[in-house]
Amino acid sequence: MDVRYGASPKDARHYDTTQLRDEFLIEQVFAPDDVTTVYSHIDRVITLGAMPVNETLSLQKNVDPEKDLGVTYFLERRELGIINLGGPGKVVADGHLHQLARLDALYIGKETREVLFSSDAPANPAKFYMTSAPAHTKFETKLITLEAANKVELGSFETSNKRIIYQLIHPAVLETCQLSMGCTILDTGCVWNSMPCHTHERRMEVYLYFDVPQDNLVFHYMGQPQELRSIAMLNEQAVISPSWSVHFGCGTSNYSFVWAMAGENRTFTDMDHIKVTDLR
Ligand SMILES: O=C[C@H](O)[C@@H](O)CC(=O)C(=O)O
Ligand SMILES: [Zn+2]
Repeated sequence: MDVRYGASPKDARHYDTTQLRDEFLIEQVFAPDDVTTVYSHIDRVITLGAMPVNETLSLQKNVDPEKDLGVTYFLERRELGIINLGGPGKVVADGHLHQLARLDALYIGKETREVLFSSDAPANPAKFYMTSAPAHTKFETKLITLEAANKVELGSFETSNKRIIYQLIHPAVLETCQLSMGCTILDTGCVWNSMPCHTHERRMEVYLYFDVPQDNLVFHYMGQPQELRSIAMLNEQAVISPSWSVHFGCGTSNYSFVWAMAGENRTFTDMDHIKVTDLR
């Protein structure tokens, strides 16, 4: 398992490009018939990607629960959020079948022993992007379709940041312990995400950029507001944002991203907003 440790902002400001990428970037989330797993010590959030093509894959494919998590199965003391970024697919949680179209989400509660993934058609494989956080209690497993998401429209064409935020795993939609998850879709010609930007010392966040057209990229900005660094990101790459870091980006085209948060609270609007002209 790929393990990332917490980083102090006092150290991170000295990182060169390679070290910045090694600490925070997840270069490959989806691999055919495999499950990628990255364990971050920041709020102990695990980021996973499952891409079943011809096989049925298990959440635990590359995890040894006893050695890696000190438990007997993955979700013994954890909850899981899933968003499907690929073709139609199935998630079977303790024998219950959930059908996920593209951009549908599934929340799986603590104490679910077995989670299996498969695609409806190998030619158009599902891509299950997932985040898991430690959980203290068991909440109901629930499918949230894109239509059922809480929708928030933000930004404008004038500032190149017109976008819709689909809050899928969010307090307005269902109960979870720590997890929030959703996706944000930028309008055609709009390139700035999460702008004006913010931090939230109370929560960490992971962004995964998707629908970045070929030969394009997103410059993801991180760091303390007066110590900005950028990471050049390709389609379907993810980046870990510590609580002290801003997280926003500018693409060479419009694109979408999944955001996932865990930490002290689930209050989406609990943000420390930063004046754009104060950034350095
Ligand atoms: O804390 C909230 C997260 O950073 C994102 O949900 C922000 C976002 O999707 C956006 O403004 O476009
Ligand atoms: Zn945020």
